[in-house]
Amino acid sequence: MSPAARTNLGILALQGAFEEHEAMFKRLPAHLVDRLNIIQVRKMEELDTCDALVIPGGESTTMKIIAGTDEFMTHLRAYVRGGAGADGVERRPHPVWGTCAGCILLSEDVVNSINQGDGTQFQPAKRCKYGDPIGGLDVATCRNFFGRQAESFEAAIEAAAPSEQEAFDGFPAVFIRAPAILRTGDGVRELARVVHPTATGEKKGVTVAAESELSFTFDDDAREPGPER
Ligand SMILES: NC(=O)CC[C@H](N)C(=O)O
Repeated sequence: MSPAARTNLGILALQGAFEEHEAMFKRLPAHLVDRLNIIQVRKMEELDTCDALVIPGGESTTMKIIAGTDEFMTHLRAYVRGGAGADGVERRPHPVWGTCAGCILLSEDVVNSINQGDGTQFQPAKRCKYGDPIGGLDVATCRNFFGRQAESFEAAIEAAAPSEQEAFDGFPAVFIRAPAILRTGDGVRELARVVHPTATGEKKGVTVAAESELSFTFDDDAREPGPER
């Protein structure tokens, strides 16, 4: 296939699991890998060349700080929401997929941990002091919802609708300081949920999709290569 016929798939490479995401994309069947030109994105000019972008897991605050040191954050917003690129050309919103920290960055509304403390006292939701996320996906998320690093867990997720069963039912998802989706807006479809293994059994949204955005709160790249599913 000629390079021009390929999709330029950007992976935001400021911090986090960008190498792991690239490795997972390269494990796709050959006829799909052949259609991709994977680009690690660190600069605005690289972003302009991408047909779609993946924002990996990692640390959303760190990514915001790095992107905020110059105009890159502004361009990321324009890329996701629609607007002018580094070359000044106006473009429509691009398809984006956020994983974990990427999901946080794509959320319109983000709060820091709301379940701090021993659970006996109400803690007002705190916001990150390092600025707003990229946004674009009409959901509210809570960072570190399931606890600290040591409280990371793996659980089989459940499809939120019969149409999603094949893709998501029973998928063994890894949650590492993962966020939860607290609210979804109009136009955002919930695809899958998880029951936290040690909590009250309450189900939390973990995968959502909107017109051009897809978001997972778990780390889809964190599993050892295993059998294809
Ligand atoms: N695995 C992850 O991406 C963790 C996300 C991290 N808790 C954050 O706030 O960005």
